[in-house]
Amino acid sequence: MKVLILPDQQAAVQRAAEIVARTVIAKPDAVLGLATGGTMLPLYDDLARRHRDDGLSFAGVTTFNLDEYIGLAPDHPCSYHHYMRETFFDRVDIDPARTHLPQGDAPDPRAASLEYDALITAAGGIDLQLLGIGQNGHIGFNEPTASLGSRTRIKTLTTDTRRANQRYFASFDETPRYAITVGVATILEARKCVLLATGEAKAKAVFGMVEGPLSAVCPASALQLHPRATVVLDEAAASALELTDYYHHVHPQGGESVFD
Ligand SMILES: O=P(O)(O)OC[C@H]1O[C@](O)(CO)[C@@H](O)[C@@H]1O
Repeated sequence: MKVLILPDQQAAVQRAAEIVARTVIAKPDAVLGLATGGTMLPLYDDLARRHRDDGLSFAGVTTFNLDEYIGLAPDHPCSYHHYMRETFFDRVDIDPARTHLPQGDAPDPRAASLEYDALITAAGGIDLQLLGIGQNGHIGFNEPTASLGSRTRIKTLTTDTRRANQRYFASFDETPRYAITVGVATILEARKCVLLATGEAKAKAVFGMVEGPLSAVCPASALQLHPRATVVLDEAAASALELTDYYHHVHPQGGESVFD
């Protein structure tokens, strides 16, 4: 696991966006695994800006999002379908037919989950998987105790996650209880993973992911098994890490430490 510590949120977001941009430039028909959540908002802003100002094209790219709330139709304003259109898809030249998210309002969400997993495989697998991390260590909606061998399926959201996401809904009661999420094993099959975490609220989860034991209690720790996982942090998200000498520090004055 390569851990990059950037001086602040903006620098961390920029570095993660650079990794996505480089992947798309090197492979214009790349398959990207995409994430949602507050952390990703400035990253999609950055990518949309690179499209507008630098001509970064997503025309040949295929995308698969990690998750969607069960019960929300794609046009629901709190759905991740809506989030992705607003924050990214409608701002770049991506072909909507090549964008995929789990169908939250599928009549049979179990069957829809299996089909979604198979669709990722049929597309040739994910070249670059973008990830955020929940305060409880979840990736996608793989909540603590999620099997590290799991495939795309229905997960019950923890009260903590529902509280954290309540801000997007009218009330806690209206915050969905279930989601379809890509599984941990499906995530680990991506050829490369980039996890972005910013802010002090993520520090404990980041510690569990990077320095904690490999455990389903912190699903993000599964990235320890991935041969090409990069974790991009700002100083605040990195603040609980103890083995600081082992990481790749990017200093505000310029220059980087040699460890990575
Ligand atoms: O960036 P946030 O809003 O803290 O969310 C953290 C993670 O939780 C999720 O919302 C659940 O999938 C992810 O999309 C996100 O990466």
